Amino acid sequence: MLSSVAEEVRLAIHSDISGSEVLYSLLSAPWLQSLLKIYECLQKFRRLPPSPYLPYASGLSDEILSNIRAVPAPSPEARQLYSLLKSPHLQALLSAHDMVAQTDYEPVLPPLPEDLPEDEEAMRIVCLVKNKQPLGATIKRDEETGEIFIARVIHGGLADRSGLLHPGDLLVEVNGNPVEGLDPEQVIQILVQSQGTILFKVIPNTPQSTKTQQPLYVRAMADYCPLQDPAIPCPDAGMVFSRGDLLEIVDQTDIHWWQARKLPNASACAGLIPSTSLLKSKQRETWWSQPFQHEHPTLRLSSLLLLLLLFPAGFRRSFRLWRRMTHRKRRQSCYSCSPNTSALSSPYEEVVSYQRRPDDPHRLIILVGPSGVGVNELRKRLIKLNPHTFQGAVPHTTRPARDGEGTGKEYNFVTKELFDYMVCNHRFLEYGEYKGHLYGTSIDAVKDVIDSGRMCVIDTEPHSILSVRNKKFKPYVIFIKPPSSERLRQTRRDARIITSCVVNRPFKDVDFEEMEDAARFMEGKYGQYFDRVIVNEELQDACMKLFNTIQLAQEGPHWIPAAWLSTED
Ligand SMILES: Nc1ncnc2c1ncn2[C@@H]1O[C@H](COP(=O)(O)OP(=O)(O)OP(=O)(O)O)[C@@H](O)[C@H]1O
Repeated sequence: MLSSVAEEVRLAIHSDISGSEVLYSLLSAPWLQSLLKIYECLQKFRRLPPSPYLPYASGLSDEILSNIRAVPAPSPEARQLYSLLKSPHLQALLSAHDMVAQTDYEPVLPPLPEDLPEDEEAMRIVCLVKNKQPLGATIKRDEETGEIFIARVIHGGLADRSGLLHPGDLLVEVNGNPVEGLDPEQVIQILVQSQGTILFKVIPNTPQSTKTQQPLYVRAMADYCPLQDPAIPCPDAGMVFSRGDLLEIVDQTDIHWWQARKLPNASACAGLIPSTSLLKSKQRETWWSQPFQHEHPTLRLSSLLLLLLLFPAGFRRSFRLWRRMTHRKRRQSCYSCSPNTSALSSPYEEVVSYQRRPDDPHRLIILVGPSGVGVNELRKRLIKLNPHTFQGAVPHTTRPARDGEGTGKEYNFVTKELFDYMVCNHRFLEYGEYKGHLYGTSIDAVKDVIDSGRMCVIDTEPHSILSVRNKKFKPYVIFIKPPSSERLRQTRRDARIITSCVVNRPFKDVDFEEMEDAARFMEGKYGQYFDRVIVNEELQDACMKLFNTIQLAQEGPHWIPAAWLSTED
């Protein structure tokens, strides 16, 4: 049929007719219609492989034939059926059908000899075609017997897909080389050097009850690089991950080395990652042996101190009013009420998929980013775009109200005593002092906005995220990132920055450098909490991206910590 298509197209090319006519006649041709019908049937059977209705069709046919023979004067239909069923072609077809239905096509093996010794072990010969891909299995030596076993089979790898090698199988030969007495490294050498087909002789492990493990979904809260880990059993089988990556843990059989895949590419071959307890102990070792490096993989403590002390514009100056203070002064008076972020807390956080229902409260939207990157500008624009939907949390202050200001609008004006009381009762997300007055964003102010049915959009220092990272607020954190150095300088050519000394001056090179350093530091230290990163290059674009991201945060499915959906408090 396909050759006749080619023929028709060839004829059409040489004749003087328009392309649409050719296409029309081609599409309405009866043979094409039949071809499509066949295709659809095949597709249907691909989805639902047919199963035999009856495994003995020949027997049924014989029964019908003898019944018809027994009838003294059969009807014309019965006579026609008789001749159909009697035809050799149909009988051969029914017999073939029965053989397939009874799966009676395997060679019948002779029975095992009765005098087989009891300790005889079955040997399995496994042939794998390597094709430059890793084998997807690791081996280990039994220290007592010196025997070499398959230690683990990597999910989705070559050995796993073959279904022929299993953990615990005893290796006898590889490509005709007996492995008895060899070191695992020597066996690996044989495997590495073998290309194409590899022949294994193994004594299969006694089948154990294979309990299918439910996959566990986690967010990595730390970075891991197998090539820098001398303890990993097979560096090539290791999986590199960074804080914030979503992982599907598919195998936890080994207490030290788990198998995981990185989402969203869950069809890929799994890789080895350290278990929670192993990674924790690795972190503890690093913590003690390299005290100045644990905070951030690329920033040493000395450079971090430099960053904090020398770069006043590096961290957020929010809450907008006390941004004019020097950074050093602010650091003495700015407090976050977040729980302690221990670098040794769990390296994996279990997550579950969550889809907000229309009557659930909105998720809290948190914007973070280095000072001057445009967090406040974007937040203001967003609220202006739709003030009925988006709202900030009204801050508290001990400053007296000015003419025209009313409590609950620009600020919640409170006494120093009340402010201190709220501080003692951990009611603030963050707070600070500016020109002798205290300012703070309270957790209740955030809750008020959410309870009113609007979307609360706040900006904070990244360490404050932890104080609202709970099931009540289910925060969605957006990191506003500066673009490349070149684009940063181009886009901010006419922009003004507010510093401690000067209100509204043009950006300088040092402002950009501080912003970039602070952005790197924030991503390195808090990246695991960021749900989305938006690069603020063109303001209008960034604003639209922010708008769309927030819509998606409220409506789309997302991975959130499992604890946020648990019924326990
Ligand atoms: N994409 C952009 N292109 C040009 N100018 C921008 C862009 N984003 C922000 N700006 C300008 O940069 C300046 C600083 O922005 P903004 O006040 O929002 O910084 P911020 O991140 O809130 O920092 P801080 O907390 O220190 O105030 C503002 O004048 C703002 O209009």
